[in-house]
Amino acid sequence: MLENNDWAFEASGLAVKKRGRTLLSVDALQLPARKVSAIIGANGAGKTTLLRALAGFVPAGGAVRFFGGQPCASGRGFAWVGQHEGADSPMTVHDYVALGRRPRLGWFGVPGGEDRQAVEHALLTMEVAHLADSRMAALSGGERQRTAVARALAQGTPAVFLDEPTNHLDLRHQHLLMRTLSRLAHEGRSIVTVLHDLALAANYADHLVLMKDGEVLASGSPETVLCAGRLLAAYRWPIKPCRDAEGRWRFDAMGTAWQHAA
Ligand SMILES: Nc1ncnc2c1ncn2[C@@H]1O[C@H](COP(=O)(O)OP(=O)(O)OP(=O)(O)O)[C@@H](O)[C@H]1O
Repeated sequence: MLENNDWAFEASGLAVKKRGRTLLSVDALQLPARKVSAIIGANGAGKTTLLRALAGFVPAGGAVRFFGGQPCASGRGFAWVGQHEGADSPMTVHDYVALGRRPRLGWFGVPGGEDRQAVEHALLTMEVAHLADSRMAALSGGERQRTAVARALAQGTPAVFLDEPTNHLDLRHQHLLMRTLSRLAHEGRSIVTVLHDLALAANYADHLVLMKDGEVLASGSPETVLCAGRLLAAYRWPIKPCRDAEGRWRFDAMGTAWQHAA
């Protein structure tokens, strides 16, 4: 069992309502520190709403404790990678990633050697260093997505939130990103990411949160969360989870599709 101070986020009575409709209702949720947590579930299940509520980006009832205290709204406590980041930015890739250092420097601070090193390291890690002088608007979707993650890496915060970060990424970059997130967790960062790909979530995340209709259907290790019954309830589609000889998770969702096609 984890000790209390090993929770990065502890939410209680978390509720988000819009125009009388409840979008999120979470009695209690704990996400481990220094681990990768993945929020999974069907379209409209409330994954992004949960992520935004944890980060304090939407008005929500209830409370969220960040390492036992309050979430740090200044941007120094966590980095955020949303969907479609930087699409309208006139900046170059380098300057966009360097923006990640601003919360540490303040508006009038001058970047030092450590800041330049953090930016270079983030550009190399996300394989966008060769694009450093390109304009954000001129990048492909995947390149822009990797640059947005690089900015979050440069921030060097204790926690990182990511909303569907593997969108637009080819297979190689999906796996490179997930390996980077695992490494960050080993180095002491707490990662919370929304993911659609069950295999990426199950094989790389330490903790899963399965959402359905704005509620948490299950939360815990992949072994405790992933079973055919719960996946059927969450996705309204038969999905068979299994482990291969190396212990890797695989998901078979083709059974019914083939029957329909026949
Ligand atoms: N600003 C808003 N006003 C009203 N309803 C909203 C708003 N934002 C989200 N919703 C609704 O809340 C529900 C949950 O949305 P959310 O974006 O959290 O789902 P999701 O699980 O991230 O979905 P997806 O996988 O499609 O990205 C959806 O039914 C959505 O239509």
